[in-house]
Amino acid sequence: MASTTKSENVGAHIALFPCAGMGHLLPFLRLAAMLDARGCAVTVITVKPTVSAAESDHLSAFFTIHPRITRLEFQLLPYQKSGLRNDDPFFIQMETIATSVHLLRPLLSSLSPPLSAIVSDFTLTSQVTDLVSDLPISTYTLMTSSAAFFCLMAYLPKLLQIDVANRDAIEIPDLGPISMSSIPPKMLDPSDFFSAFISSNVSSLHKVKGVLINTFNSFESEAIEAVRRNGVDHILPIGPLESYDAKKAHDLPWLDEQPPESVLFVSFGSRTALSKEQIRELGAALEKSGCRFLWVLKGGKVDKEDKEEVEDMLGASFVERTKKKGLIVKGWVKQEQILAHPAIGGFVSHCGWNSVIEAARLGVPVLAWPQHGDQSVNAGVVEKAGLGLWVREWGWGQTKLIGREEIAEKMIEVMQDEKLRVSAGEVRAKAKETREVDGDSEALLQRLIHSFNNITQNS
Ligand SMILES: O=c1ccn([C@@H]2O[C@H](COP(=O)(O)OP(=O)(O)O[C@H]3O[C@H](CO)[C@@H](O)[C@H](O)[C@H]3O)[C@@H](O)[C@H]2O)c(=O)[nH]1
Repeated sequence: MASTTKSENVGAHIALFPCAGMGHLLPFLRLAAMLDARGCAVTVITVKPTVSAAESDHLSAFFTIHPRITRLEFQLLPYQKSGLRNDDPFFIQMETIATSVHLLRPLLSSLSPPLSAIVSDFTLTSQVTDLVSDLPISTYTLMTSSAAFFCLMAYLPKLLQIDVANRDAIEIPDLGPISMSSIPPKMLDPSDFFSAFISSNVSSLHKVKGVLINTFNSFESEAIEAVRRNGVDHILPIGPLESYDAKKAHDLPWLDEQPPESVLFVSFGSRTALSKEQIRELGAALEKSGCRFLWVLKGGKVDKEDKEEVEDMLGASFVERTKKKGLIVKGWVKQEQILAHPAIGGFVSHCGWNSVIEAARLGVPVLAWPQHGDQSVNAGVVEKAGLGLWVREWGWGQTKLIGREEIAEKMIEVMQDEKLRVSAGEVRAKAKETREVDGDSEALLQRLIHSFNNITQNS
C-alpha cells in the first residue's frame, strides 16, 4: 500500500497497548498494521525503557515502515517490589507497566482525533479498564496465547478453590481434561505474580467489549467454544495475524541453495535458552538424523567469538563436520520469512504461541518441544490440529533433558511423515481461507472495525 499521511485515515482511532516481550509485542504490531491497512487511525503505546534491545530495534523499524501509525511513548516509573514473588525480567516489566499506567491518562486524553477504543494486552486488562472507565473509550483486550491456554486462565479463579494436591488432571467444562503437569506451578500459587495477574485480569474481562485472540475457528474450534461456555462469550478469534513486512527478504542466502522442504528449522523463540547439556544433545541429534538444518542459538551471527562459544558447547569440530548440511545462526532472524521459505520442511519449536500460529499459517510441520509457561498446552493444540508431533510429551515436574537418539528419531519422523505434511498443508489452507474476505476471522475483524467506527460516530 502506498504511504500516505495520518490525516488521510478516515476511520476510527484505535490505540494498541502491548506488554513486555517480543512474544507480546509482535502480535500487537501485526494487528496495528492490519487495522491501518483497513482504514483505521492507529496509535501504538510503547514504554521507555523496553525490556530488551531487540524490542527497541523492532519498534524503530516498525514505525519507519509504517509512517501513518503514531507512536505514543511514555516513561516507566522505577520498579517497586510488591508483596508478590516475581523473579522474571519480563514479568517485572509487566508489573512496572501496570504500576506506571496512570501516567498515560493525560496523554490519552490529548490524542487527536479522540480515541474510540483501546486494545490492551490481556496482562493489562485490569489497569486499562480502570484507567479509562470514565472516558468515552471502549476497551478490548488481545490474548497472545492459544484459546486452550486462555480457557485455562479464565478457569483459574475456580481452579484455585479446588484441592488439586493429588490430581493428575483437572476437567474444564467443555474442554476436557488438562493434565496437572501442563499447568505452570506458578499459576497455582496465589502469592506469585503470574497467578495474581491472571486472576485480577480475568476478573476484569467482563468490563471489555471483546477479547481478541490470535487463533482461528477451524484450528481451535473446541477450545474457542469452551471459552465461550465458560463465561467469556465475547471472545473474537481474528487470527492468524499476518506478517507486516512480508516483502522483506530473509538475509540467509544459504537457505536459497537448499532443496525444497529439506531443511529443519530449529528455534526456541525470543526468550528461551536450553541448558548446555541439552544443546549438546540437540546438536548430536541433528548430526545423527542426517537432516539439513538451520539452527538459531542465542547471540549474533556466528563470528569468531560466537564460534568459540558454539565450539565450547558442541565440540571443536561440530561446525566443520556439519557445514555442508547445516547452519547455526546466533541472534535475531526473520522467523516468519524463514518459515515461508520453500526449503523449510519442518520446525523444531518450543511452541510459543506466535511460532505455532506462524507454522499453522505457513503449513510447516512442527516438532513440539515445550519448555515453560503456556507451551505444553500449546503443544497439545499442535498435535490435536494435525500440525505436528511431540519430541516427547513433557510436563512440569518431569525430567527435561532428552537424549540424542530420541530427538533424532523424531526429527526424521517430522521431516519424512507424508501424512503429517498433508495435514499441515490442510491447516495452512484453512488459515488462508479464514483470512479471505468472507472467511471467519476476516469477517469478524471487519465487524470489529465497523463497531469501532460506530463508537466514533455515536460519541
Ligand atoms: O530469532 C527470532 C526469534 C523469534 N522471532 C519471532 O518472535 C516471536 C516469538 O514468539 P513466540 O514464538 O510466541 O515465543 P516467545 O518469544 O517465547 O513468546 C512468549 O510469548 C508467547 C505469547 O504470549 C507465549 O506463547 C510464549 O510461551 C512466551 O515465551 C515469533 O513471532 C517469532 O517469529 C523472530 O522473528 N526471530
